[in-house]
Parts: sequence; C-alpha cells; structure tokens
Amino acid sequence: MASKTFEELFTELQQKAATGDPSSSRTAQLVHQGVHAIGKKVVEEAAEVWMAAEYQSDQETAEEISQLLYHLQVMMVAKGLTLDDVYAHL
Ligand SMILES: N=c1c2ncn([C@@H]3O[C@H](COP(=O)(O)OP(=O)(O)OP(=O)(O)O)[C@@H](O)[C@H]3O)c2ncn1[C@@H]1O[C@H](COP(=O)(O)O)[C@@H](O)[C@H]1O
Repeated sequence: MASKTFEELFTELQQKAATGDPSSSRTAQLVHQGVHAIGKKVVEEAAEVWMAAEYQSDQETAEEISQLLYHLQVMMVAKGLTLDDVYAHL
C-alpha cells in the first residue's frame, strides 16, 4: 500500500520548497543548494536504479526508483515546473 501518491508528494514538496526550513527539510535544503546540486543527485540516483536493477532485489530496486522520482520532483520544483508541464510530454 502506497503511503502517498506521486501527485501528493509533489504538492508536499512545493510547500516544503516555499516554506520549509533547510535545517529540517531535505527538500528545502536541496532547493536552496540549487539546480547543480540537485542534478548531481538525479544522476547518482539514476545510477543506483541501474545497479539495483541488475544486481539487487526487486524491493531494493523499487526503493532506488522512489529516490530517483523524489529527486526528479525536487528538480521540477526548483525549476518552477508543474506536473502538467511534464505530463504534456507523456
Ligand atoms: N521521498 C523522499 C525522499 N527520497 C529520498 N530522499 C532523500 O534522499 C536521500 C537518499 O539519497 P542517498 O542514498 O544518496 O542518501 P545520502 O547519502 O544521505 O545523501 P547525500 O546527503 O549524500 O546527498 C535520503 O537520505 C533523503 O535525504 C527523500 N527525502 C524526502 N522524501 C519525502 O519528501 C517529503 C518532504 O521531506 P523533507 O523535505 O525532508 O521534509 C517527505 O514526504 C519525505 O518522505
């Protein structure tokens, strides 16, 4: 059972970016650091998804995918993009 949907997480991250405290919110911290730092995390998490898919369990792969999706959403928030901006290309 999912604890939250993709859309619910995005709404939460928009709020964290706007009002969150970087000392307690990972999202606020990353948005404060900027696109360069977020981009490095996106690439790191993408590589971890690849390695998990090849060499680790399905559960570990799912966890890595969740971390990649989180960092992609943080990038969207940092750039001021909405879910509709991305869905328009699906
Ligand atoms: N879903 C996530 C999520 N997924 C991954 N992460 C972050 O990504 C990290 C995983 O990356 P790594 O394995 O590289 O961890 P790390 O080595 O400690 O990372 P670095 O500090 O080295 O960059 C985790 O430790 C978290 O900091 C997340 N941080 C937050 N969320 C959710 O985002 C929402 C807002 O969170 P806050 O902004 O922290 O309040 C909440 O619902 C959280 O559950």
